[in-house]
Amino acid sequence: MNEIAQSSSAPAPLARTSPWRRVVVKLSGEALMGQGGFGLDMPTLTRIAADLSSAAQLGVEVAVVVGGGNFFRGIAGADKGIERARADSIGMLATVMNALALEYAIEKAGKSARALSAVPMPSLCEPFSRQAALHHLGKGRIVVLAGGTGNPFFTTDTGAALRGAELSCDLIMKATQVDGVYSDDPKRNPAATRYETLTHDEAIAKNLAVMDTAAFALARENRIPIIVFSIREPGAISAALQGQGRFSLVSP
Ligand SMILES: Nc1ncnc2c1ncn2[C@@H]1O[C@H](COP(=O)(O)OP(=O)(O)OP(=O)(O)O)[C@@H](O)[C@H]1O
Ligand SMILES: O=c1ccn([C@@H]2O[C@H](COP(=O)(O)O)[C@@H](O)[C@H]2O)c(=O)[nH]1
Repeated sequence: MNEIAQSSSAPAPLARTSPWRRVVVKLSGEALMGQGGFGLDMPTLTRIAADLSSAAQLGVEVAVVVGGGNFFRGIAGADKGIERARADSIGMLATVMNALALEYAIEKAGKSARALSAVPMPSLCEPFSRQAALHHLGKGRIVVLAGGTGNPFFTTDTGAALRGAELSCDLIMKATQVDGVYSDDPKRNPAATRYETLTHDEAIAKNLAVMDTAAFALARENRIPIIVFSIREPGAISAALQGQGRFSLVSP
């Protein structure tokens, strides 16, 4: 039983219809920009917020680590001549914008949510701490985690693996633009083939770049499985939580 389930102030848990108890969803920033190519697309944000809300209704505790690629990536800033550490600071701020928007959209969908930032900015949202995140999860709130790891030279994929381990999540859900892990980037190589299942070791050894190596390694070390699926399909998160829809499973 987890720390929260033992707490006397925790609400009675919903009857769980998913095998997973607590998950971390890595939501790509690009997933929030819809067809627009930049920033936030409100219908897309609303659809994803509704899906997260339905996922939590399955009785699963849901933490979301949100990316920033719809606004800014540090590596692109560095390519334009901004010092990498500074460019990554800008990237982390991009994830905070997404987290604030997502928190708002989830609450609008009728589910309680809290944004917590690894980069403290207390006038905008709570700073991240493990205790605060577990507290909110135990109250049945969706926790939206901003700022990745809070350090430059990392990504939000690694942030998701880190929070997954720290919050004792039993699954990492990589919600992205493609429907699984492929032998090569399917956007660049149409001949790439899709894996139904693979191990963390294979993903690392074959350099399968759907997530970065640090994220795969952290998940492997902590024996946390990862499912990779397309967030473009409505209801994809709830479906994947119930073992439905199309996804690749990365497991030890
Ligand atoms: N072997 C592979 N299998 C599947 N996808 C791959 C692979 N190699 C590279 N990719 C690419 O990785 C992308 C997944 O990364 P994603 O778009 O989620 O970016 P991110 O950096 O995590 O998020 P953000 O959009 O916030 O920057 C896919 O859209 C796909 O094009
Ligand atoms: O731990 C982290 C996480 C992210 N960043 C910076 O933010 C951007 C956006 O994150 P994505 O994972 O690319 O969506 C990233 O490119 C980094 O610049 C960071 O510095 N540290």
